[in-house]
Amino acid sequence: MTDQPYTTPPTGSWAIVAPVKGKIVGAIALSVISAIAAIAALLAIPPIATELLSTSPDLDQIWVWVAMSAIAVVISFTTKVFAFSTSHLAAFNLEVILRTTLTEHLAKVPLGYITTIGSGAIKKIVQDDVKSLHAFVADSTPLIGRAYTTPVVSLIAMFVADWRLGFVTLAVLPVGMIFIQLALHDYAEKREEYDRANEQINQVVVEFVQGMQVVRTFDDGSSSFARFQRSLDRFTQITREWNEATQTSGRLGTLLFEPLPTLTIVSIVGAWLMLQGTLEFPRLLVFLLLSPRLCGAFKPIFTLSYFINQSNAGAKRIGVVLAEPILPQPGRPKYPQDASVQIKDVSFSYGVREASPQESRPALHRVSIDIPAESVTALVGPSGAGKTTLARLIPRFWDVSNGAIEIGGVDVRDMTSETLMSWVSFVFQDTFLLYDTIRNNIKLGRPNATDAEVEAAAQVAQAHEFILELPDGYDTIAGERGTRLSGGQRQRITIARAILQDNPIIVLDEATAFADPENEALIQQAIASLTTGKTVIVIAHRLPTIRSADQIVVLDQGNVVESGKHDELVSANGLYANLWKRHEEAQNWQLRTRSVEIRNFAPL
Ligand SMILES: Nc1ncnc2c1ncn2[C@@H]1O[C@H](COP(=O)(O)OP(=O)(O)OP(=O)(O)O)[C@@H](O)[C@H]1O
Repeated sequence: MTDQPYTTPPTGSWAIVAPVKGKIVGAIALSVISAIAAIAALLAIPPIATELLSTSPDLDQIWVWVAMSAIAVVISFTTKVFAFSTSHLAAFNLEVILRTTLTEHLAKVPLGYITTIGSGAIKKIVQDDVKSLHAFVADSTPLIGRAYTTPVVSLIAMFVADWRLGFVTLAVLPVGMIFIQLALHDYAEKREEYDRANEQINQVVVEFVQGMQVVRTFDDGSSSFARFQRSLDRFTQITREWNEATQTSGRLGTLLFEPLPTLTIVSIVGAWLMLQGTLEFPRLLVFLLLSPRLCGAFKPIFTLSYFINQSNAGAKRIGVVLAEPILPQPGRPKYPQDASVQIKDVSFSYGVREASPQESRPALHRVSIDIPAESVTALVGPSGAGKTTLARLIPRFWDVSNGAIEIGGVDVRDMTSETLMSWVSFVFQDTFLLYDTIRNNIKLGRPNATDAEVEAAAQVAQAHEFILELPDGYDTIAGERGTRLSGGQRQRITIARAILQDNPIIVLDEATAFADPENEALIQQAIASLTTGKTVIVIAHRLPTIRSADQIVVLDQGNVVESGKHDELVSANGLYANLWKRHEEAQNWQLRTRSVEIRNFAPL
């Protein structure tokens, strides 16, 4: 019963649980044995009654039946315990296999895919959906064995004992079934509506909490609270309507699956047959003992359908992630000759999946840029021009749809990820810190760096001083739940990380906004140190910082519309000149309102 990893991306609950199918089959088989043994234990009672009611009871025979019943009880109990322990073991193993497969797969898919679906969705899949499959395997598989075996074996025993009473027993259950079907007839749609309403509440709550800062600056929070209240009302209404529509038939159905109605009818008809002299008491006893079991056996089937629905939805989402193609790795990896970057006739479209009508045009169209080693290239252009997309194609967040990106004459697709990552460093706006010490966060850039090297990098990144002021210095825990660091401080830590990495090419997404002038000055100094002597590709949001860039590439709607140096572009009177004019107007306005001028700290 060793577990097998997936050979192809799984779809559906059964395919996803396939790695532990040996254990699942084992658990089902054990629970089938347990159900049969439980019925066998009860079936030993009527012969005992026969002996006891006879004129000369055979005590030895009675003890044989008692012993057989006791053995059956022990077998039933033991196999039930083993069925559950096997299914729980399968569930734990599956959880480990799924989490490992998912994280290994996520490490190989294009980074762009991860950023597109978002960390919240990934967390839900890796945590909640895997957990729902755990519950399915741990609790449902033993149920499956029992739920289907008990009715079948009980009915066989009943029909063998007396076929007339067998039909009487069966008469009640179909009526109950009809009521249950009535209650469940639009279960799928209702459930979907219910889930949607529930999801909406979650969304609004997350939005309410995450956007609290923004929301509260516009009003006292009442408008988003009203949105929360509205989704809550909708959820309550859906639940109430669903409940009202199904409660009568649902309750009647469940009532008929209670042992009492069947037991009453079986007793009345059985007593009548006995009075007619066509039924002996021990045979009636078979029905009195087994019919409650038969009724009880149907309830797990309904619980089962809930588990199956729940795990199917999770399995589907896990299957979609596992089916995402991985980033192809080169058969014969190559190594770049120098730190130049060539963007050759590159076109790129985001997949159909993410495309909305407005996004169906290519994000980049036949873009060619030659970036010599140790030069500074700035990408500018209006919002949505394709600057971030282009910068992210260099580390293969996605692969180009057409054309090629080369580093030192080698296509990035012909390099291993390790080579690529040892040539290019990225400093993005959305700085990410692990829940770990500041030291280890910086060390991510070069795991084998010494403490002295980490501190030297932090010093160059203008981060050393504030780190020393933290409660545990370099050993202070950073990250979401760790010490609160300002945006500027977090950014300087990621710059220290890149400085430690010391890669020859730096792709930099310049911050759009700074918290305060002091932080801004420190970050600019840190960036200046990071970029000295490197090939720099900067996504520029503020034009003064790139005035002295070796080349400025102006993008608009995915096309290169202009390129050159600042002065050339200003005199060309095109889009850049326009952007510059607008910047100067804003700058004049700023000069009247701010005492510190950004230009003083321009690093490039
Ligand atoms: N993950 C994504 N999925 C689908 N479309 C995307 C995705 N990211 C960006 N786009 C689209 O690609 C185009 C280029 O976007 P991109 O973010 O590269 O522009 P940008 O110039 O960096 O803009 P900004 O200055 O606002 O950051 C836009 O139309 C955008 O809507």
